[in-house]
Amino acid sequence: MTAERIDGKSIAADLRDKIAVEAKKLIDETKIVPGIAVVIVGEDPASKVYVASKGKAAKECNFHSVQHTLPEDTPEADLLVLIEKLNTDDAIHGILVQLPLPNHINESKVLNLIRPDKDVDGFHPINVGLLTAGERDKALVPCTPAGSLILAKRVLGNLSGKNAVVIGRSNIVGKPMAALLLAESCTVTIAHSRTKDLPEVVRGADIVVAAVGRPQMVKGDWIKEGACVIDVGINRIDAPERGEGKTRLVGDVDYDSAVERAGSITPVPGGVGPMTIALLMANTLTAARRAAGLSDLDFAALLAEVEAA
Ligand SMILES: NC(=O)C1=CN([C@@H]2O[C@H](COP(=O)(O)OP(=O)(O)OC[C@H]3O[C@@H](n4cnc5c(N)ncnc54)[C@H](OP(=O)(O)O)[C@@H]3O)[C@@H](O)[C@H]2O)C=CC1
Ligand SMILES: Nc1nc(=O)c2c([nH]1)NC[C@@H]1CN(c3ccc(C(=O)N[C@@H](CCC(=O)O)C(=O)O)cc3)C=[N+]21
Repeated sequence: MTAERIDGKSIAADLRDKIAVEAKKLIDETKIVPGIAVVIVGEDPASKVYVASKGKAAKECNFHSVQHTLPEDTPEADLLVLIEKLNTDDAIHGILVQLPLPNHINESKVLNLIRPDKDVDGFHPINVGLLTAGERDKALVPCTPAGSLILAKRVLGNLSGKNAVVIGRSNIVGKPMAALLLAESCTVTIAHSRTKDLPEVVRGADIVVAAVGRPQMVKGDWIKEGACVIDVGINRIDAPERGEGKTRLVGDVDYDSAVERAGSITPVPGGVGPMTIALLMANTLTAARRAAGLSDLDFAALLAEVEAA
């Protein structure tokens, strides 16, 4: 079997178009312009790329967007002061602090200070709690898992009763991904670095979500025939075949072997990554609408309209 390639890049573009239209409506009707603040501490080159694409997407979506770039040696207290300021800034509905933070800054102290209703990353304990307590409708849900779920549902439809294996248990990806799949009534296994015989665990999966950070670790012969493979990994590796000193991006899945077994698979780049950015915009619009006392939009339904058109 050769897998269907799930085109996250194009689905994310459709979603951004829908968000831009909805943002325009909100602006016309309420004068509220969705506003996002992205905070980055230090000069990590990969982080700078992501932050730039977030700014670009925000513009495309008609949002107000600000970026705060702080030096690597910024004292923790200064960062906390900035967050307090953004918390009370009425023009800002979403706050994202790019991770990882430098070692001298206590990450949870920073994330826990972000007002839960502006926490568009969904990392605050209130949002984590709502998601795991089965109240995802009231939460802001982490962008990468939310985007991954949209991709899986687009190819599989109803996920009820499917065996899902999530590889990775981080707070950013693995754990919220597992919570979302559980809420869809999947039978969920969370694998990690201590898991015994990972290939055998993965062989039982109808849905595999790889969020490990190890280039091309998941091999084709681990994949059950016809499974849906969502590759969250973003790894930059050397690509001498492209010329001296060149690099390229690969996922946590060995695409070339997995594509021969899977039913559907996300590529890297062009899979989950662009969905993460689109869902960040979706969360910001949701936060702005809630601030205006409006109901949440169903972004999956908005996307289905594109598909039907
Ligand atoms: N596409 C996107 O939008 C995003 C992509 N990413 C990418 O996703 C990947 C994961 O990110 P993140 O969750 O932040 O990473 P973390 O490093 O926080 O977590 C990695 C997880 O993988 C597990 N792991 C490590 N080695 C193995 C192994 N050999 N076998 C099984 N499990 C293993 C770890 O287990 P243990 O807990 O036991 O240590 C850990 O739970 C990275 O490539 C990252 O770049 C991340 C965020 C967004
Ligand atoms: N607070 C916080 N929230 C995050 O969501 C967050 C974070 N910190 N820190 C880093 C990770 C990583 N991440 C990505 C987002 C988009 C792409 C993306 O768009 N990737 C493109 C390729 C980009 C390129 O060419 O480098 C793609 O996969 O097609 C990748 C990775 C968000 N993260």
